[in-house]
Formats: sequence, structure tokens, C-alpha cells
Amino acid sequence: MKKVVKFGGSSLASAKQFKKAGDIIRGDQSRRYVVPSAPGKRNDKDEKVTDLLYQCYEAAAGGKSYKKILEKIRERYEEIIDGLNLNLNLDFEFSMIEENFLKKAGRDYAASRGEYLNGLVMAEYLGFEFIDAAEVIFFDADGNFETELTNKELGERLEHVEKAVIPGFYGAKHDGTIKTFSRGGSDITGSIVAKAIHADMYENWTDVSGFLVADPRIIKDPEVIETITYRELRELAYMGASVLHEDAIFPVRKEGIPINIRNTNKPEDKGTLIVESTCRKPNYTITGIAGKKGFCSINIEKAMMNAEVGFGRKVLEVFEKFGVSFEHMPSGIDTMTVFVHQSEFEEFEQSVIAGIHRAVEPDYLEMESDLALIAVVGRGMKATRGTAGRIFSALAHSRVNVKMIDQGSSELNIIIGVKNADFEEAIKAIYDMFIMTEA
Ligand SMILES: Nc1ncnc2c1ncn2[C@@H]1O[C@H](COP(=O)(O)OP(=O)(O)O)[C@@H](O)[C@H]1O
Ligand SMILES: N[C@@H](CC(=O)OP(=O)(O)O)C(=O)O
Repeated sequence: MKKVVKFGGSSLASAKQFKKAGDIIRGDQSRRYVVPSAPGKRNDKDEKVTDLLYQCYEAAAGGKSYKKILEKIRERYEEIIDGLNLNLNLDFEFSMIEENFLKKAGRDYAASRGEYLNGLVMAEYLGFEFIDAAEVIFFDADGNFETELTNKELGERLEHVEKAVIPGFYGAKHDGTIKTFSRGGSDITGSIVAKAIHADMYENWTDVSGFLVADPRIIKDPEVIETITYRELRELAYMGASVLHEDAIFPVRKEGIPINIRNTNKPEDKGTLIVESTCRKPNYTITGIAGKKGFCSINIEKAMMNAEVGFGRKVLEVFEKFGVSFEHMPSGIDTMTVFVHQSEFEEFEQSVIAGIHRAVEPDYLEMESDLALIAVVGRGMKATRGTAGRIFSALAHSRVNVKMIDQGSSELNIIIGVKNADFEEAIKAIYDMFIMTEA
């Protein structure tokens, strides 16, 4: 039995947290490959080491004073090393980091040092071999992750290593330049390692007892999802359920390796099991709710639009030309609406509008900003009648105005558009309707 265990930043934020992680790893001999994140927040007001590293690098590379921030970072590691009574000296590592910051080694290099240093500490603490992710996780010259090469090299490297620590979040291009995944990317590293060693399980240890039906920052003490499929999870993760990086699913999914989300602070809890498919009936009609704010809709009307071959393509080509990706595109007989990320769209707004006018000569074009999208996801929805009706009724009851509704043809999800200001209220209303009333 081989398990890969990834510990998130909150699980490794202090010596106290490190000890909990150590007990978990030592408690099961099959937990052989450990992927640590950088130290995260010790409390709500604290800072993540990754954020401090970005700040420090900006200052150093920009010729501003940076020593105080570097010292703050160093103190975080010293606190952990002292608290664990380790005989580990990071003088050399920190002088290299400082030198490279001044040489402008890059933001990715800077950010990656959080995981790198935590990996060194973790390996020393556990007595495991340290394997620098830069030697086994590869990106091409354009910064795209190299799946096949990484899988081969990593698999070969770990084949004869009994127990190892591989820092999360980064790898390297062939010229040695460090490249990170996007924020939260240690989850991806864990998944890549699990695939390469053909793990029986990928355990992802965090600060909540599993994947919750809704964001705990919006719903107080939400229910834990016992079992969820990769497809459901992908929908929820993409729509902002941040407990697992949305790209962490792909490597393990192909191999059918289950992911178990667990709580470092409550290791006795079973957590959430993420699987390819399951016969287990979900506990509720819906599996989860997630959402994101900050969208903008462009509503285009033209009589006989449906009869005009290529209408949709011409509209979307305008967005493509300006590099704006679209999120959703519900349509009616003579209308189509395109949802885009407001932050991505704002810069090109007027050019896109002019482009649409030129491309399809609409009768009417209207935009609305400050919208939020909410995804209600569940494999059980297909077999249950009236789900959309219940969502509408819950929202109407809470006086939330529904701007858009879009049901995927897989019937796995229903997407609802509301005003940003109604976002939290809408999630609460849907949670109450399905979870509280079905409990
Ligand atoms: N549906 C959800 N289920 C669980 N946690 C969620 C959900 N949506 C948002 N979160 C948030 O995700 C956090 C865990 O993810 P993250 O902060 O990346 O952890 P880590 O540092 O362990 O990687 C939780 O503390 C919680 O606030
Ligand atoms: N430390 C990186 C990568 C990461 O995955 O962190 P965490 O596991 O704490 O979400 C970040 O803050 O983005």
C-alpha cells in the first residue's frame, strides 16, 4: 500500500501543526511520500509565507528595502525548527535566496522557496529523503507542464526511494528556471506524485473535515460531503470551492486513484472521498454549492438570430480576438448572453462591443456588471424532479432576483446568475432548501 500525503499551508503553519502532521504520517507506514506546502496562516490576521515571499521579491528586485520582510520569513522557519528541536541551519539557503532575489531570479523562483524550505524542514523532521521538485517536475520553455516527461522521471526517481518529501507548488523548465503552478498548486504536485508512483490513495490534509456542501465562510458548520465524484468536484472546484485546486483532479483521475480530503486538526474524521464513480447514493438531492463573484454579462438581441448560420461563432470570435474567455452562454430565440470575468473584460469592453456591432449588427446590446455565478451540483439531480423549481422558489422566498439560469445537458449542474450583492443570501437560501429540509 502506497499513499501520497499533501499537507496544506494551514497544516504546517507552526511547530505545533508540524507535530500533528508528523503524528499522522508516522501513524501509517503506507504514508510514504509527503508533499508539503509553505507555512500558511496561524490565525486570521497572519500572513502566508508565499505572500511574504512575493512581497519580499518585489521589494528586492525593485531596489527597495526588503530585509525586514526576509527576516520575517526567516523567523517563521526558525520558530518551526526550534519548536521541533531540529538541528537544521538555513543560513546558506537564506543567503542564496537573498542573492537570487537581488539578481532578479523571477517571481516564481521567489514564491517556490516557501515550499522548498518547508520541504527541507519536513524531510529533516521525518528522516525522509528530500527530493527537490525542480529535478522531477518539468515545464516546457513556454511554461506548460510536461505531463509525460514528469511522470516518467518522477516515477523512475521514486521507484527505489522508500520514503520521500517532495515540495509542492513548483518545478523547473529545462534551463533550470523555476516555474510554479497557479496559487494553491501544491494540490497539483500531490496529484502528480500519486500518479507517478501508482499510489493507492492521495490524501490531501487541510483545515476542514472534508469537502463541505458549501463554503464555511458563508454557511456556518456546513455538512461534510462523504463521497463525491471527480466530475462533481471539478464543477465545484472550478466555481470557487477552494479546498482543492481545480487542476489537481486530472493526474489521479486517469489512474482511478481516489483522493481523500482530511483534517489535520481532526485526524479521526473520515473526511471526503473523491472517486471516479460510485453506487453510493448521495445524502441529499444536491452534492454541493459553490460560486464566484465578479462577472459581467453582454446581452445581444437580434430578430431571427437563430436562422442566421454562424451568428454565435461570429460573436465569440470577437471575444477571442481580444483574448477574453467566456464563462457561460445561455441563449433564447432572438437573444444570446455571454458571461465573462469582469476583471478580464473591462480593458477591452468598448473594443469588444464595437466588434460585435460590426460582426453581427445586433438590434440591441446591453451589458450588466457586478454579477455572481452560483453552481448547484449533484449527481442525484438527474433522477430527481423539480430541482430547478425548488432553487427558484428558495431564491424568490429570499427576495433574490435571478438574472440567469443555465442547466448543463449532463444534468450534473445548474448555474444561476445573481447580483454580487445577493451572492451570500442566495447560497444560504439554496443550502436551507436542500440540506436543512432534507436532513
Ligand atoms: N466547499 C468547501 N469545502 C471545504 N472548504 C472550503 C469550501 N469552499 C471553500 N473552502 C475553504 O477552503 C479552505 C481550505 O483550502 P486551503 O485554504 O487551500 O487549504 P490548505 O492551506 O490546507 O491547502 C477551508 O479552510 C475553507 O475556508
Ligand atoms: N503556497 C502556495 C501553494 C499552495 O498550494 O498552498 P496551500 O496548500 O496553502 O493552499 C500558495 O499559497 O498558493
